Amino acid sequence: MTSECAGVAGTVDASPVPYAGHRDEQGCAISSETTPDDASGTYSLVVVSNRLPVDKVVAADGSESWRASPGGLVTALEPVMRESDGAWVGWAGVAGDHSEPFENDGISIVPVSLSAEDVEFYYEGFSNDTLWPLYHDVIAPPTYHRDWWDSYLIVNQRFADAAAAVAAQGATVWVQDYQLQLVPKMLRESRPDLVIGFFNHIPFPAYGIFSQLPWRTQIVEGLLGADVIGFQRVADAGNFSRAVRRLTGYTTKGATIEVPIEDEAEVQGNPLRAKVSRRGHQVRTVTARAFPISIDAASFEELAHRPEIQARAREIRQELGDPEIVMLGVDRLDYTKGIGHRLKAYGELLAEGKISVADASLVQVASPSRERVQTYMTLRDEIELTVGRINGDFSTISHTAISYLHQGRPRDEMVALYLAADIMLVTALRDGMNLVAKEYVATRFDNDGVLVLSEFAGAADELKAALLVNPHDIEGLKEAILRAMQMPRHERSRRMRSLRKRVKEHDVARWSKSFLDALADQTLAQSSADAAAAADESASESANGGDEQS
Ligand SMILES: O=P(O)(O)OC[C@H]1O[C@H](O[C@H]2O[C@H](CO)[C@@H](O)[C@H](O)[C@H]2O)[C@H](O)[C@@H](O)[C@@H]1O
Ligand SMILES: O=c1ccn([C@@H]2O[C@H](COP(=O)(O)OP(=O)(O)O)[C@@H](O)[C@H]2O)c(=O)[nH]1
Repeated sequence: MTSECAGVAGTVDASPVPYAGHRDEQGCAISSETTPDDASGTYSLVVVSNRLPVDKVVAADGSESWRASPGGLVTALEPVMRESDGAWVGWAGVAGDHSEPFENDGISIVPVSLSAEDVEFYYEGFSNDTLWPLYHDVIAPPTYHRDWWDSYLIVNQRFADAAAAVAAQGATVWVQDYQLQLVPKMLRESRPDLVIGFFNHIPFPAYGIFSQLPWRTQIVEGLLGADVIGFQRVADAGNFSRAVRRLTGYTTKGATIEVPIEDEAEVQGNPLRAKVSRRGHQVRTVTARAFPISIDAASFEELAHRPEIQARAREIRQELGDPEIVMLGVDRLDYTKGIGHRLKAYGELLAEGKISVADASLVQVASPSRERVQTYMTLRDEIELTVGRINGDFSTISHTAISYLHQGRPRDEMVALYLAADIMLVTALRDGMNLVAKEYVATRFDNDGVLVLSEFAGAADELKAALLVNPHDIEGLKEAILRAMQMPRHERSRRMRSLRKRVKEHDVARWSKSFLDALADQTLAQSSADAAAAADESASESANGGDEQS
């Protein structure tokens, strides 16, 4: 890859002002387009994520169109952004220059461009072949390449610059996910006036795993640039705090971390942030704790009530040959999702004659994901081989064992599938949250249906009325499937009511509010501590006769 000092500037500002912030391994400044003095954006809320809600699709004839982009991060953030008049900074999902800001469905979009090499090194490489497997408990082996890290640094700086260019003075910038862990520190260096949040959508691993990462200290320092760092599970926040203690020696107390302030400009940029620690150092406090993400439950329920979607659900069952029971899996085709374990359990139940294809048919939506990463190519081959074998061995002319769709399906169709499914199988080996589990529950206003849920998905912390399974235990998984098939109506209803209560009360609006409130509280607590200190000081000055002017 190129790591010359020129040519790595971002794409938002046409006349970039270089700022000597981060440096790459050759010691070249990775340019930043804003300085504390020229900060002049207009948005008071800026969300920064690798993915935008829409991907640009370039057809063979060169024509361009936009389509909804995959994954739960977008599902969760879209309703939040539609409710605010903030800006969403992110990548358009395809290599090339796509830097013109635009409006999409009521959301202001600020694209960040990635070259083909950025996509290969930063996105497919460091994000999805280093961090993704490492953070998902090394289910697949992570690959470590110094070129990928260099690219991660450069692209993170580009995202930080793009956010800094559109953020108003004192704005809140909310950075999302593992692809952008250096952005909080980069932003704080260029814009100390900003309030910075970070939310990690995937697990944060135990230190024994995280410590493999050659750049572990830089990652932790990058994250600590934020005022509030959010995780899906309490265990993730605990793992992060332990990593901070081991790698930096900073003091942590509960959810609070004291981060020394080294740069005086940071104090000048935002004097309210600084306080003096018990050891006499200037520090700012960072909060790191769990904020489990959710969905817009009401909108899923509203879709489920629509007559045309209910008709589609009935049609799906007919098309499947009206089996007694329809089971459903919906996942990006990712090795973290445990699709192979699910197929193995289902295949064995068929082979042992415990179920037949007329009793129970499985629909598996496996939406395409990260298709140029080798591990994903191998996974696809394995899954499709297994599906082919099970279908060959057990399907009949009237009933297909597994209806396999290697396609992303639109939201309406997802809801129809959820309504059509008697049993939802979520068997992730490791998953930040798994919004599909919550969507299934939100859709089932009839209080019917059984959720079989992996204890290794973040959703298991909240959805305790599901049938919780260890997907590595194939016998246990088979028993859970049989139990779900035989569960009496009153038990299904009792469990589903409890699940629905949780998801409806803890929806995505509550998630974003609790995170943004925590950010605001952090700033307020800091300013009131500062005001109290100022009041103490002035009281003691008055007691001592005050200064000449008072
Ligand atoms: O952007 P991609 O590389 O195509 O991947 C799609 C998204 O996958 C991941 O989603 C995570 O976020 C969900 C919402 O918090 C959560 O429920 C799920 O468990 C996570 O895997 C990834 O974290 C996103 O950055 C990707 O955009
Ligand atoms: O064909 C598909 C497959 C998935 N999804 C959506 O993609 C998201 C997946 O989020 P989840 O948290 O379950 O997993 P992720 O893919 O983010 O790891 C959910 O909102 C699904 O409804 C979709 O719209 N169409």
